[in-house]
Amino acid sequence: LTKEMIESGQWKGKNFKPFNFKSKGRLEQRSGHLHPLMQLRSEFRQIFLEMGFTEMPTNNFIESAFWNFDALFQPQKHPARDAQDTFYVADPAKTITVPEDYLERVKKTHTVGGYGSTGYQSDWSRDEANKNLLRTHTTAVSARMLYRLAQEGFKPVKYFSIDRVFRNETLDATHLAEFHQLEGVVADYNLSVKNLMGVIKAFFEKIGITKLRFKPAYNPYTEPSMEIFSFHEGLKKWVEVGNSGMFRPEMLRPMGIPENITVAAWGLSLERPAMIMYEINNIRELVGPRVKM
Ligand SMILES: COC[C@@H]1[C@H](c2ccc(C#Cc3ccccc3)cc2)[C@@H]2CN(C(=O)Nc3ccc(OC4CC4)cc3)C[C@@H](O)[C@@H](O)CN12
Repeated sequence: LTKEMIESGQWKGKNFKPFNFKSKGRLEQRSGHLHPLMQLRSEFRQIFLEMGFTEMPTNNFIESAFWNFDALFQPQKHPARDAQDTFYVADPAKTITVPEDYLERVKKTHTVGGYGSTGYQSDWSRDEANKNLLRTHTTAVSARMLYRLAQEGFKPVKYFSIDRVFRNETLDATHLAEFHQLEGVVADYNLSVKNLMGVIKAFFEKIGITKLRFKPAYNPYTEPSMEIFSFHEGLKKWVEVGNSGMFRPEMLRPMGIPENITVAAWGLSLERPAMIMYEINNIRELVGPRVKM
């Protein structure tokens, strides 16, 4: 049966067999599917939601050095702030607005300290804090959210973020210049390290990781800080599965977070677990122009 037969009326003299509505289409209908990383991201998002965490708004890849570093009490001379570790943005180069009174408290905490801290006893430059960059961690978003929480009237919260972060690192088989960071933040009255370890244990249990060990570590914005390790039965070795700590008073107090409030936080990536779960050795198999499906 053709268009011409229908238009000319020739179809009238022909015999047609009944249309078989049950016949399969000619081509196997391949349905779409999520990229493995996006699949894992939604699984982790579900875990955080089940644990009562609220997702933070991470829809700003470009961040101010103020929120990415200074608000976190990360010193202006810290190597992580150098251009070989951080992507600075040329245009727009400068942050437009930061709450002036808060900026002054941050400047004071960096220079002479306060809240029991001696600070860094070094100069602090507003120009340095006003630089725009590609965020190096979603902890910058945690800082924004904790500041807003303090300003709007503190109440206990559980926040999480899962999104892209950017580091000007040397590329190799397991490192690209960007990765996805997951971060969990719990702010409540008098939380301690035991609560931090407990929530981390509960989180990792949901992805089948049970044997955890915590190793003292250092982050400029948390004290104490701990690296998190788990014994991987498949790989028969201890694998670092994340980092964690209690946000320092030098970060929280200038925001206006009350004295008796402490904030526990931890972070991990999406790519590392994805590579282990999908047994991928080169990260380019996971992301990049030729993704094997
Ligand atoms: C530049 O690299 C940073 C990234 C990334 C990372 C590290 C730290 C944080 C953080 C944090 C933090 C600390 C304190 C307060 C707030 C946030 C976030 C991501 C992973 C963190 N890591 C990491 O994801 N490892 C990991 C996680 C899960 C996992 O699942 C199992 C198989 C099923 C396996 C491995 C640890 C290492 O891979 C590390 O070498 C690489 N890290």
